[in-house]
Amino acid sequence: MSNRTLQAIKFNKDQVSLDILDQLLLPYSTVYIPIRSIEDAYQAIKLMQVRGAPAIAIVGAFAITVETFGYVKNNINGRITIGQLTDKIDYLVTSRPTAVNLSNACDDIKNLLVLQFQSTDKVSESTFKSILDYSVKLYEDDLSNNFKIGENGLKYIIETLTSQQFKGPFSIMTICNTGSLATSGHGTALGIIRTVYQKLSKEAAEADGKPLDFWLDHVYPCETRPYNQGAKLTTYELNYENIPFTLICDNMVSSLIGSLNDKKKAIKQVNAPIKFIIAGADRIVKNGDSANKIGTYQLSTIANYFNTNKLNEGKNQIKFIIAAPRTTIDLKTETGDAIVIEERPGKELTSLNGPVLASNGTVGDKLTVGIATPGISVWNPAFDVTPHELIDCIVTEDLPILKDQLGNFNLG
Ligand SMILES: CSC[C@@H](O)[C@@H](O)C(=O)COP(=O)(O)O
Repeated sequence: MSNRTLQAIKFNKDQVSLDILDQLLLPYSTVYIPIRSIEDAYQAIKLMQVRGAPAIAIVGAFAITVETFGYVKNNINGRITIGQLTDKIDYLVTSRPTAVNLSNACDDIKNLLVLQFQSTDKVSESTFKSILDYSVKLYEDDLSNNFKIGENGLKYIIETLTSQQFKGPFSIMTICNTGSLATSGHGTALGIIRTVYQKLSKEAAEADGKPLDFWLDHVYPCETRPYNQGAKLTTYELNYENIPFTLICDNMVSSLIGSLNDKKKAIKQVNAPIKFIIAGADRIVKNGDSANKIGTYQLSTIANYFNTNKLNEGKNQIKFIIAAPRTTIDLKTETGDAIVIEERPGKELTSLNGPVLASNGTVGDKLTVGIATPGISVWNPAFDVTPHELIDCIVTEDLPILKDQLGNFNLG
């Protein structure tokens, strides 16, 4: 595996060029593909060569920048109207409907176009410059906000474990991929895991020379069927960062939590109970209901079941955390019922895609393998909505947000 990298998006400001890491080929091959237009971005987002709510918004914004630059460079800007560019932006938003980040970014850019429209109805060089500045800021803000999310998540975890008087090693479970590959870098849910591991692990304690009351021992990424972002991308990131982890299938969650809670049944000689399940979000609406990768709702119900059920005997409470930047918050939508859930082609469920792997580790041609009866009925929603009642904390760049005494999140 050569040229390993966690940089999903490469934007060259001087040349105004955009390349994205083709995430369909990870973790086996590291290949960047150029995005030269809004149409290229539409296709790459729809095919999921780039995915993750913040990353698709950033790629969308940079693609609009690149396309507008093309008009200026080829001297056709004066012939392209603001209305034509707006139509292309509206088309881009339809590539994937659930994540609000892309439509938020496109709305912001359209607002810049409305301002331009007051002086001319044609795309101008200053149109390009204002879109460029916006997109670069979107990227840079996302990166710095991810680090703040990491710190805020760490704070919440320390406060929670301290108030529970918890001692010893603990584990965190996560789903999908919410790391550097899904963002401008560091990540949201996986960003918290990174920050926690950097500051609250045995290794960190040894480097610091200070003993810890509790420490992150292990991470359990769920495979995340049907697209396997957990198996392919999150393991790639955890491996890259040397964070100890064990991959599990989505249907092993309850069994794993139960086994780790039962001190007699250590998993691989480690007995570090799951204390936190941390997921990202594609859209968090006003009441806190959160859309995220299909399977997230299931994790939240399992966490809550273990918390309220005798199985846990009141010990090892599992907090369910949603981590996301404020660009993922949609205050215009009141409840999760109104969130449009993208449905993906059934073939993503009925077949597996990947390269042929030789026993010596050589990566061969891509292959599609059928794993279901041909021609059957398939339901393949890409996301589900976790009701706010099942979420303990929403970690943003501003604060870890907790529910008030009435059980409501105040996200405004
Ligand atoms: C920081 S990424 C947050 C979410 O976008 C992530 O959890 C997720 O659900 C991604 O889904 P995907 O279908 O891979 O785009």
